[in-house]
Amino acid sequence: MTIENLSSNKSFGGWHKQYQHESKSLNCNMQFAIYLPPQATQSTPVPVIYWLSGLTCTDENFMQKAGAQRIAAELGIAIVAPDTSPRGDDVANDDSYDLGQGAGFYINATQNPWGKHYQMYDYINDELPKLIKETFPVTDKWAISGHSMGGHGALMMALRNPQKYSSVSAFSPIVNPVNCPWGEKAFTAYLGDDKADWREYDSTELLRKSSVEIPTLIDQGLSDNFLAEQLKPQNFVTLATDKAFPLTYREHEGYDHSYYFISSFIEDHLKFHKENLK
Ligand SMILES: N[C@@H](CCC(=O)N[C@@H](CS)C(=O)NCC(=O)O)C(=O)O
Repeated sequence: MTIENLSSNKSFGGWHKQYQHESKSLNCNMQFAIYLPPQATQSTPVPVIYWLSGLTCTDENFMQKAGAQRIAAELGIAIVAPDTSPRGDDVANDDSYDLGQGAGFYINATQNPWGKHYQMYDYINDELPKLIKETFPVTDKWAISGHSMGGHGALMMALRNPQKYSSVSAFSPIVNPVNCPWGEKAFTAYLGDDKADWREYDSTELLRKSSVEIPTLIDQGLSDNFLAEQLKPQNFVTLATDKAFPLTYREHEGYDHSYYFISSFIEDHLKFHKENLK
């Protein structure tokens, strides 16, 4: 598989790099970014955190706005930031910001016209980690984190694959997509009308029937415009409490949905993952 380096920037002694490659699962060219801390050499591979971004994002939002490089360099952790959907002129799209390109929801679409390219679950869970492992000095220890739609993606991926991820964290996640307008719109388009199919990608529903214990951290801003209608963290938190699931849930007065919030607490998330990646 060929991958092309698009940019390289030295940062805190390590490197931020962007790459383009041809994705088999998505049937198009994809771009991703990786931060390699200074500790990462062929003889000393480092653990890796996958970061899944939210609606409208590319690989760039997190790397440019979260301010994660300093602490990743200190902790010796690589961070991979994929794009949020397949891309390209021949890839199905929609005029709205919450469907189509920029809004892949990390699921495998079954419906036309989406199924041909929108296979983000396979891309994130399988194809991209294989490529990362073949190309960069990373270990088999993975954690996963994300924001909003990406928080949904991170929790859902970890609950479906507890053997792969040593920990999961999320900022302002959509915890129950089958019960909110963003999720209902995307899942109807990508998966069709059968709600049994939707539940396979819903973190709250997955937690309900799960007996796994995966260390989980969720941060939520209380001035987040999307909190009541779209995010509904209590649906997940109540269930986690009932099941004694290892969740730390924190609410933060005054913080909104933006990267100003994420950059305020990203250090805690990286340290939380570092502890569990040991
Ligand atoms: N564009 C939408 C919201 C989109 C949005 O807030 N996206 C979040 C993730 S859900 C984000 O990270 N945006 C990119 C950024 O802040 O850099 C709106 O105005 O209602």
